[in-house]
Amino acid sequence: MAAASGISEGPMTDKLAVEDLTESEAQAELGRLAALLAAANRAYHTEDAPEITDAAYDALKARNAAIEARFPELKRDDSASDQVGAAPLDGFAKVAHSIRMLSLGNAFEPEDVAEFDSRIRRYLGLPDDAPLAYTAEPKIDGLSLSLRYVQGRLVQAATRGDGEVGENVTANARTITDIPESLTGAPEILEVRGEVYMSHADFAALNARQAEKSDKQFANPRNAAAGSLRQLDAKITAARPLLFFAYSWGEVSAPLAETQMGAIARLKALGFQTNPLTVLCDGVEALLEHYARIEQARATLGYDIDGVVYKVDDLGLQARLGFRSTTPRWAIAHKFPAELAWTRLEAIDIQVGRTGALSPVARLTPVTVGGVVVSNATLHNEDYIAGRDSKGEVIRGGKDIRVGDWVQVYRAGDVIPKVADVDLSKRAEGVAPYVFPATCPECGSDAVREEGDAVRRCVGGLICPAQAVEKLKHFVSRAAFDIEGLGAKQVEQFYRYGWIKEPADIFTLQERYGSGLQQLKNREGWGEKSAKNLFEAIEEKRKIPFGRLLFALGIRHVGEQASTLIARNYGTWDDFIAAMDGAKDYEGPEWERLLGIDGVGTVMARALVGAFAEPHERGSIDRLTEYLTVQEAARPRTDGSPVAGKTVVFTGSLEKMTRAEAKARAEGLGAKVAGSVSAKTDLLVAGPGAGSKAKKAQDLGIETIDEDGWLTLIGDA
Ligand SMILES: NC(=O)c1ccc[n+]([C@@H]2O[C@H](COP(=O)([O-])OP(=O)(O)OC[C@H]3O[C@@H](n4cnc5c(N)ncnc54)[C@H](O)[C@@H]3O)[C@@H](O)[C@H]2O)c1
Ligand SMILES: [Zn+2]
Repeated sequence: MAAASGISEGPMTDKLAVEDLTESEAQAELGRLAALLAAANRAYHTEDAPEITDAAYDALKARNAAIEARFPELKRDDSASDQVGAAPLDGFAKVAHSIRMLSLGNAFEPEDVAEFDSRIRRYLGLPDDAPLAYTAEPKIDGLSLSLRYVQGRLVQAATRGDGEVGENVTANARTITDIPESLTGAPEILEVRGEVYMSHADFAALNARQAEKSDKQFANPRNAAAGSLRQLDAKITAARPLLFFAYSWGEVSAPLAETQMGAIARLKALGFQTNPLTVLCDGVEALLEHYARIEQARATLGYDIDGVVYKVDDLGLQARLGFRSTTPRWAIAHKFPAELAWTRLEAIDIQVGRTGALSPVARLTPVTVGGVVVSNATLHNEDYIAGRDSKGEVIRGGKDIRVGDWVQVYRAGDVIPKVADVDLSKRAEGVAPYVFPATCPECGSDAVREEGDAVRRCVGGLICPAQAVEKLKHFVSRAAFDIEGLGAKQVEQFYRYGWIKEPADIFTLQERYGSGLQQLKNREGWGEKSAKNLFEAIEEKRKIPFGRLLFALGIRHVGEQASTLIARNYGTWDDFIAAMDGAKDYEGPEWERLLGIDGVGTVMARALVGAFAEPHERGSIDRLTEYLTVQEAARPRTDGSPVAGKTVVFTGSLEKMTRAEAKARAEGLGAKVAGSVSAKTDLLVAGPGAGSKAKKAQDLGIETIDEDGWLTLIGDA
């Protein structure tokens, strides 16, 4: 439910613990990490279109650093540990920074902040009780920019680039209203540094405009800001609402002040925007307090921040502390946890699924969590909203969730964002508890909860438009009928017109509306050509494999894999239908046969038999199959197969086949293919790069062979 972003969780690998790596493994992995990090840096800094999440990137970088720490002699010359950003984009003139633009060290836990303070004291030889002041301010999530003023006039603006050389974006910077063209009372030479960023509201409006033009969408405000500033045509930048906060400086011909606070005040007096949440703190405890305050305020700021930056206030001490290869010693970024953020719950919507389940969805004030803008999150079910889990146990200390509450959103990896917590101290007075609907919001039928079921379901069945549409969408989905030109959007459209009410209607669409191609032509988005293509694509799918058809029916609990298994077991559709009829009383030999299929449990079997026994559902299925030629499923060739009934795991990279091919072939031979090694595994097929799975198989004494060994075994060599 996260906004479409196309950002993945990054490369998944079998990961050996760093301490288990041999030297040659470490060297190979450093090479692999260098390539991955370089690609991620290019995508993120140069293209402004990250391909992996920040958390995935940080994990790769941390692993790289950990391996380097264990094998310092293996550290590469091009190590990401020594790099800032990425080289400037060709097309921009290059600007060499007179003073390098750096990155910041990171802190995640309070202990890291305490350690930062002690490190500085040790370096300066300051006792623990000597006063040492720091500034604390939000870490703006945008991109840094260096503005060079000579005699009070803006002469050059440059991005950070790789820290040494940036891109000349002067014309673009001049279009930003927060950036003054001229300054009065400034030193002869002054380089002001700060962050270009975009507000949430402007970001949403920009993406909406981009969508209207079918143009590229930005994953988050940071990417939008970077992509907007780094335009070869400054007119485009001018049309993008960018903002700027000043927080630092480069070359100056005369000192701005004696302290960080003083320098920021000076920049403000010169006409720059500085962040109002910048404060002076007398120690670690005060820093952490301000961190908590900023974290609370985060969702109300209207722009993205990803942490709080702490800096030694005394500029004399800053100068003594100096820099490491890519970061100053006198500053650190205390990052917010990448998976969590607080925001407001604006409304609770109820969605009705294919099986009638009523799912509550949280509509949120948009907030960026781990680089992805989240405006919807799941609330699971009514118990979850009330503060209980599926077993009736109290969760969140029993706190219920109400519309208008401040809630914490959790998003990690590919999981659907969820509302994890609620802040009762911010609940407005007199807000009533949320009442979960007892009727279906789509069709008005009763929504009932069966004993032991956490989910409330609409009993409307096919008269419920939501269920009918969801069923149709499932029917045409990729793993089901996959009809080109007939996706979720078109199905909704046709359902609205009343042209398609159930799957069978798809196959009479041409008959009913074919001569009236015109009818389609006049409808939004349809022309004669696209209608013709659609009818051809439908025609193609009249022949359908048994397994796909079964999956497409969208029977509860019957997924893709189970459908394939069942199809293989019965072979032909007619035999299967006869078997379903034979099992309709949930007893007898056909019922036993169904339950005997490995991978089919009682719950699934009941749902399956029940669907074919229910007159409406069965009518709809029979009407559909009249138009189809159902292809027989290949029964597994288990006679004489050396792997029939065996559980096989594939790991590492395969060279002669894809994972999917390997799996299909193994299953065709009657093997069961599992994703992880366990005591039940009979055979591990390990290609190069096999990691923990190979180790585990060895520990468990499981037979392990390589790809060639596998091909020989099954007679494909
Ligand atoms: N997803 C990816 O593929 C990918 C790739 C590369 C980097 N990244 C992400 O980028 C970040 C690393 O980039 P980085 O080197 O720019 O470090 P950084 O963003 O963690 O910190 C340094 C930057 O913070 C900025 N900043 C904002 N407010 C500031 C303030 N008040 N004072 C001082 N500086 C302030 C400055 O621009 C500075 O350059 C990480 O979060 C990483 O996850 C992601
Ligand atoms: Zn309904």
